[in-house]
Amino acid sequence: MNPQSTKSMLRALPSLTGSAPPLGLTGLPEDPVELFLEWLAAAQHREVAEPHAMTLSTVDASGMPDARVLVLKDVDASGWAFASTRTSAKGGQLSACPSAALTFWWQPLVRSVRVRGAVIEASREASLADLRARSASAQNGVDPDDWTLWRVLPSRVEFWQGSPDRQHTRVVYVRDHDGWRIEN
Ligand SMILES: Cc1cc2nc3c(=O)[nH]c(=O)nc-3n(C[C@H](O)[C@H](O)[C@H](O)COP(=O)(O)O)c2cc1C
Repeated sequence: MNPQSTKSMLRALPSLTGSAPPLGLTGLPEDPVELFLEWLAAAQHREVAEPHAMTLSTVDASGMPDARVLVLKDVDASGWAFASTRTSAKGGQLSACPSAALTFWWQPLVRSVRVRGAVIEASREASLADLRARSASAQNGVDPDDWTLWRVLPSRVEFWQGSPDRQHTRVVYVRDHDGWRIEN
């Protein structure tokens, strides 16, 4: 395929073809965790495949970004949790620069969520509990001392819902000293 036909092919591909649920901008929850759980439930209800898959973006010590797909392990007041090995590339990047961004894309609902914040390592007990909860084959060959659960403590959470007329809706939660502030 020559570059021109690739460009034409890409331009002809439809985007934002899902069907967005109604989204009221009044009465939004004060806490983004609550809205995230509502959107996750809606994605499950619409049978989005693997709605807990997310892109984890990190930067290395020189500021070079990196990103990969992980599964979300938990979400609550203590943050968005994910797990991997400390000796992985992401583990090295998180130890050099303990901040990250998470991106979810739920195509059938035309919804995306972005989470940014500092990253903290969970307790050794919590990391081990996560490892033990994995299937036997997923535990196989993993050094328990290497397996690590991290949490993103969000400072900004963006909820984005696309619209065919390009009048997209964006709800942004920003954390300041008084708690969460919503920007539309
Ligand atoms: C759907 C999906 C889920 C994944 N979940 C995880 C996960 O929870 N933890 C993990 O370490 N890698 C997971 N991976 C593999 C990562 O994408 C990545 O290849 C691996 O962690 C190495 O990344 P790194 O070299 O940047 O550290 C998953 C991959 C896919 C496609």
